[in-house]
Amino acid sequence: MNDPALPPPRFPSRGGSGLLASFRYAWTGLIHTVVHQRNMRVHLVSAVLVGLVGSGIWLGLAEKVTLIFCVMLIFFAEILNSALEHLVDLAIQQFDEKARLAKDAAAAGVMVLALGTVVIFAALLVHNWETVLNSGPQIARQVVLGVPFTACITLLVLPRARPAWVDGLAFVGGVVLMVLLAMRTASSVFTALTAGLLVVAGAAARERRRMLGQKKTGASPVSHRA
Ligand SMILES: Nc1ncnc2c1ncn2[C@@H]1O[C@H](COP(=O)(O)OP(=O)(O)OP(=O)(O)O)[C@@H](O)[C@H]1O
Repeated sequence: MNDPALPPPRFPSRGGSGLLASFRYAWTGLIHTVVHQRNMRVHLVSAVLVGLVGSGIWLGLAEKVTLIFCVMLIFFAEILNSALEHLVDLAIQQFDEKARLAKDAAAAGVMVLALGTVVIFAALLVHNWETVLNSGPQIARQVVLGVPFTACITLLVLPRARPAWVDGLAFVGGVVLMVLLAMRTASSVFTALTAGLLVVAGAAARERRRMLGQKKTGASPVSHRA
């Protein structure tokens, strides 16, 4: 929301400036990053796997908070990395050593976080190994339902042209598997995380189709959003 004491922005937003509009812009930014950044798609599928483990094994509150915080931090870093890449590309279109350093540093930030999360995740599993060994049936259930669920999410975010019904089928399949997973979850927070990721993947598939449709008709993306 703009401060009324300040002069109006030079480029007033075309989609409104209220709180709802702010959420819509943030959502658009998130989906844009998933559609255009390969690493973001890798993080999303990895987060689904973390969600499936977290909703299959009983973990303590501190462990749950740590894992969810790590996942969110990686998303945050990747989104900022993407923003920085756009800023650098806006500032300079040719090869520049400083542009390279800026982009490499931002990418390094994401890499450090991702490596740290893998270490924390492994340490949590080792620390809870007794629980893991005693959760055989629950783990088997997570694998049986979780593998096709992850396949649905991967298909939705895959940057390949495909008929709309394939996306529709993947999304509906994901919802059905999600409901089955939620019926016997060890953590409603991880289940909510996984469900949220399905919604993001579905929205990314929809946005990709919209973009491809625009490319075919030659329409400008700005005019569509206005
Ligand atoms: N203008 C530039 N000048 C010099 N090097 C650049 C420039 N743009 C990109 N690079 C180099 O190419 C790499 C990839 O940059 P690019 O903009 O393609 O990001 P990306 O492939 O989306 O990266 P990421 O994998 O971090 O998302 C950068 O990390 C940097 O080393």
